[in-house]
Amino acid sequence: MNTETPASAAGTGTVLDGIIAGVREDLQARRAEVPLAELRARVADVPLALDGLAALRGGRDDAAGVRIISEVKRSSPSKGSLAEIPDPAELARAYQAGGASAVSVLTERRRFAGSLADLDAVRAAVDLPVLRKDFMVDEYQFLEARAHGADLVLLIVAALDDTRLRDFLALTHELGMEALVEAHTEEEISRAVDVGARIVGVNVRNLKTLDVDVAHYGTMARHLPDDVVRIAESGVDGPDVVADYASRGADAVLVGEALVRDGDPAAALGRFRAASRS
Ligand SMILES: O=P(O)(O)OC[C@@H](O)[C@@H](O)c1c[nH]c2ccccc12
Repeated sequence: MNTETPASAAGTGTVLDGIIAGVREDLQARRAEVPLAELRARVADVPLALDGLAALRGGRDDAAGVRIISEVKRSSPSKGSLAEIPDPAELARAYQAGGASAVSVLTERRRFAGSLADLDAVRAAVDLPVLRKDFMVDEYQFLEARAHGADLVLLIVAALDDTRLRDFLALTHELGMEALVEAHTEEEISRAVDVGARIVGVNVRNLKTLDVDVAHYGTMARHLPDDVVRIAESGVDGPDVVADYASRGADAVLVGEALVRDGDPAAALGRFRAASRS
């Protein structure tokens, strides 16, 4: 059964809008199962979030090499199926062994084959900060993230107006979490900074068209203020791209496909960080 909501159904035709339409449908189903009040009660019983900001800050000046956020991602709109990942906990442990500074977990179902069960498995497996990677468009999803032990969440500037961006950033902090605020353009970087983002990511993949250009990080890096933690996202196919991002001032690099497809992700991580050492 094709469970995907065609982008055209969202009315504006971009890939991002199509994904968000599906996210909203799936969210309503989960909300019927676990009402917001129950989720709030669960949040009260979860250990406090780990400090994701501290884990990612400083990579640009660290002789030990740039930080790596290692991602658990089975599939993507641009590439389809990437890896089965039957045991996300085992993959997360390999990431930790390889020196990852944080683990990102896709929880979006239709295009990334992710789930909250993946988040639970990774949370139980590592004592690193864990990022819930999803299309966060409703308060309920932030409570879900915390209730399932996430320390960080993703905020996609292109998916949110300034009011919601500001409100969701405040909610993230109220819950004790930190946000990776993701931009693609200079204008989106400016919006992220204006709402007070402490961690700003530049995704070299345009989520509206799926085009990927690793040179895009270098083009955008000069627009990143010195006092934010800078993340380069996507497009890593080997150590050279990690080294390039690091040379352009990234504190951390977010890597998915190259790691989930590698038979020895811990060793791959070791090569990535070695390549970035100043
Ligand atoms: O698989 P890659 O090219 O290494 O990319 C990882 C990560 O940057 C990418 O999965 C990502 C970045 N921002 C997102 C937002 C939604 C979904 C996915 C993403």
